[in-house]
Amino acid sequence: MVVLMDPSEDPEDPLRTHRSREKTFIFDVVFDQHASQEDVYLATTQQLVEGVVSGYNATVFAYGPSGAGKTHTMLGMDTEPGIYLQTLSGLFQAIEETRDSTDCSVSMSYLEIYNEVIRDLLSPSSGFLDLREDSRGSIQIAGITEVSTSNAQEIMQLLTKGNRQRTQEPTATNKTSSRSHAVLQVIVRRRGRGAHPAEEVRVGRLFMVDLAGSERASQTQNQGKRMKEGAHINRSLLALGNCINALSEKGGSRAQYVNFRDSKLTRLLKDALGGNSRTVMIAHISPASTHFEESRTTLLYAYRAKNIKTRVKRNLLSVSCHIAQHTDVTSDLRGQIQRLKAKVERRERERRGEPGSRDAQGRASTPAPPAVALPWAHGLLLPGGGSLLSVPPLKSNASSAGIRHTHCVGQPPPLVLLWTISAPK
Ligand SMILES: Nc1ncnc2c1ncn2[C@@H]1O[C@H](COP(=O)(O)OP(=O)(O)OP(=O)(O)O)[C@@H](O)[C@H]1O
Repeated sequence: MVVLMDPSEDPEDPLRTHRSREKTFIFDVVFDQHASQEDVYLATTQQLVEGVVSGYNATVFAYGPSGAGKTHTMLGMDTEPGIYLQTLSGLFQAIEETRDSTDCSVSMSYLEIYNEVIRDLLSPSSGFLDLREDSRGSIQIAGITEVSTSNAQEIMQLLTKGNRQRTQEPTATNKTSSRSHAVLQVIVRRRGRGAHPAEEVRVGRLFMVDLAGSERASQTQNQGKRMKEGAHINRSLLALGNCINALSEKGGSRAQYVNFRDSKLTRLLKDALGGNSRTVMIAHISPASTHFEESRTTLLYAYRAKNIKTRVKRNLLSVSCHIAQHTDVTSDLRGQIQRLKAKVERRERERRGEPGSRDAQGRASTPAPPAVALPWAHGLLLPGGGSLLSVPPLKSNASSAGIRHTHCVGQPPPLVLLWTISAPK
């Protein structure tokens, strides 16, 4: 339980006793100033790990005003690592426990949304990236770098590298303020061992999001570029808040349309907020009285987010459909080989001068020649395989002419062959 007391309230004032702005909020867990990073991990994200390895989507995001401790919770410090490292360690440990029966591969990507554009933090030179919806309605980031990894330390090294590219600037409220939303995506693909064609791959996606902090321009004293960044940050967080409001009313009497398309952040978090994902929201507030308004709005959004229901389902990618495609291709190729073999055989027979030879289906491929051939055109097959063909001048409808049959007249075969071509009518 969190009790938010209004610092401007005077308990002695009898006129305001019934107009108190004091508010009580109840959450699944609340951490005070004594909670360690491990306490936060164990009570929040640890429960998501098992699901991701089993093919479910999960999201954990840090929300709250600037300077309230979001980056501290997610990234932490070397001595006190945050959610990222602890979750990744838990994930690789869970994968290790399934090693005997399954094969797992893990890949990651890291991006930031800065001023409403998406940048790949692992490959900043690749420009701005686009969000696309795939055939199953889940959001994909087109062209993002996906790096395969085999342990948590490797991901952390990539994260540190990516964080150097992340937009961070000092503001009046936080000297290392994150000016962008950072999204770490980890994908776990797990496949059972064995060559059964109906085998399935389980694909679990884990998003870990460190949001930029909501801010009041007056408090941050931002101007120029910082102010523009602040406006973009607030706009996307407002869109997030609107989605949370609309989703929390869903199914209720005040149900509203949920506009995910209002910002890149809400489009990216669409599944996390109202779709196929198990989601944990870690809201941050400052105990400072000067932060009363921010704390109030943060607690309100977090409280409403509790009402949101997501519908999780395991992501199964059927390998059998790929195998079916391969089987089709293989049988096509087999048929083609058969036809080519028959053709080669036929040619061989023809070369040896075996008239009336039959193809693989038993059809007569070279009908027996007439007793007396009346050649209209003739050619000479050379020993090297080439041929010389002499054709009398053709009439205009010569295209209807075609090779009818071939027969050997010379001695010794197969050096000389006479080609008989029907004359154009
Ligand atoms: N629980 C905590 N224990 C110790 N230090 C903390 C804690 N929470 C935050 N801090 C410190 O407070 C400062 C601000 O925190 P942090 O940068 O995490 O805030 P933030 O919410 O990410 O801010 P912004 O939105 O501006 O990026 C940092 O120096 C951080 O180390």
